[in-house]
Amino acid sequence: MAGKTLYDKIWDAHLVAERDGESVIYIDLHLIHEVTTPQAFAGLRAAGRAVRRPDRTLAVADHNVPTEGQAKGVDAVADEEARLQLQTLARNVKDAGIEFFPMGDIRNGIVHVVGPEQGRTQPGMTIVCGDSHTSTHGAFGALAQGIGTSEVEHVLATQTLRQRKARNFRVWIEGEPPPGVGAKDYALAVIGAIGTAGGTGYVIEYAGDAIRALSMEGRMTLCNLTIEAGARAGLVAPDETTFDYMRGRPASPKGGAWELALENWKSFFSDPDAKFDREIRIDAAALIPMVTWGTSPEDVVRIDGFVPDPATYETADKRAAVEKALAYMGLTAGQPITEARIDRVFIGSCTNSRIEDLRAAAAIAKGRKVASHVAAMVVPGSGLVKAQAEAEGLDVIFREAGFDWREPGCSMCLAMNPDKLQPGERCASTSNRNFEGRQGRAGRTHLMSPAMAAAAAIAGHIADVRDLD
Ligand SMILES: CC(C)[C@H](C(=O)O)[C@@H](O)C(=O)O
Ligand code: SF4
Repeated sequence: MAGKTLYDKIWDAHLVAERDGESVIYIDLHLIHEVTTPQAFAGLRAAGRAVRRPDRTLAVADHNVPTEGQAKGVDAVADEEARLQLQTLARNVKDAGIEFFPMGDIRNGIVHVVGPEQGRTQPGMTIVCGDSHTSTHGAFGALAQGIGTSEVEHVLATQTLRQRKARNFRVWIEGEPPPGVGAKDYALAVIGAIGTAGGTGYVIEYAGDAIRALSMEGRMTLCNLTIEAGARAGLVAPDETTFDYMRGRPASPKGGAWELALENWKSFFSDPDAKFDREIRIDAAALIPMVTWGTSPEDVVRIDGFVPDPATYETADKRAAVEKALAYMGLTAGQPITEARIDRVFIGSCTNSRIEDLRAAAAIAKGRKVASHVAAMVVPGSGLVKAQAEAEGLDVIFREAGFDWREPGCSMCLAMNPDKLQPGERCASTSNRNFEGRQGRAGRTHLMSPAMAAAAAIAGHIADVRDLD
């Protein structure tokens, strides 16, 4: 019998029932936030059901929260819909006895930053959240999937999820990356290579020495963006880097339980003879920093590259799509991407708001100044990341350089709170989506790494971080 992949192993360990190809799997951890849960709780209540495992559920407030004045509390949130969602979540979790880090609590932050930080996210687990970027948690070798609101209700009620098993896809990333290249560039390179539908129907496991060399923060960035390649989840097998990160977290196993957990976690890897349905290889040594030029995460270009010319595409559909994207983005075919002058910079989001991301951006910002026409902001992923950054003096570096230093939340990753682009504004952003209107109506988003976003802030246009003097 052929060996098993990491995905197969986690799947098999959680399989409750199977019929006609459809399965029921047990869910170890259910993360919830204010946007995708009100209807689910209302549905439960209407059906007279209780939350099955409040102890395996954790709630945060992240999408709607303002990134200034959080100490004033939820009742002071200006937007009525946001305020109502935040108040509803607080009531629902209280009624159900679910642990909740409300806005202003130092442990609160973006759900995909908080789960790992608290040690709630653990290797070998099944994790769900009514949020597409749940794939982030795959960095720990957990099967972590985004689910819809009706599935949120199903998980709240039963602690299980119904689904069909996906296929196995392995992405090898090998070689020594050049300076300035990291996890965000790997992710953009993968999406650029396979497209936003390239991962459809698959769970992607990342393997290779360049993956082994990544920190947990880097692995989270990569798994976070896996959803933008269309895959159901991303995975990295746990190793010493993972275990080091887990050690001593509030919810990590302690004492004898730690040894037992370690032994279990170490069994989660793909067997050498496991069969993958698809595999690709990326040479990390051949990469340079990557940015997006268009309105899809697959619209990727090397920083020494040019805005594409619609005429060079094969199909009429594609030519029309590229023309539309260029018009929306206010770019001209054939111009160097570094000519794009920016108005705003956003360093944050569940892709890149962890301590290592902030350190990378601060290393570039240090002793330099944000260009006078640029408004730049740094939004830590959680209160604990913010506190850590402040303990390291990163806030001072950012402020002295002219960045705004904010309180945690999803912020300008999506236009669901006061942090938004104005129509026509161009933003260098460390987030994960560049769709039309994503950061505000008619706003223009270029995705890139924290170091590259900081470099753009200083240069005032999209810039190669390696060229800064
Ligand atoms: C609001 C939420 C449902 C949404 C998601 O699922 O991804 C958001 O987090 C996003 O990034 O667009
Ligand atoms: S930071 Fe952005 S991508 Fe992440 S959960 Fe929030 S809105 Fe979604």
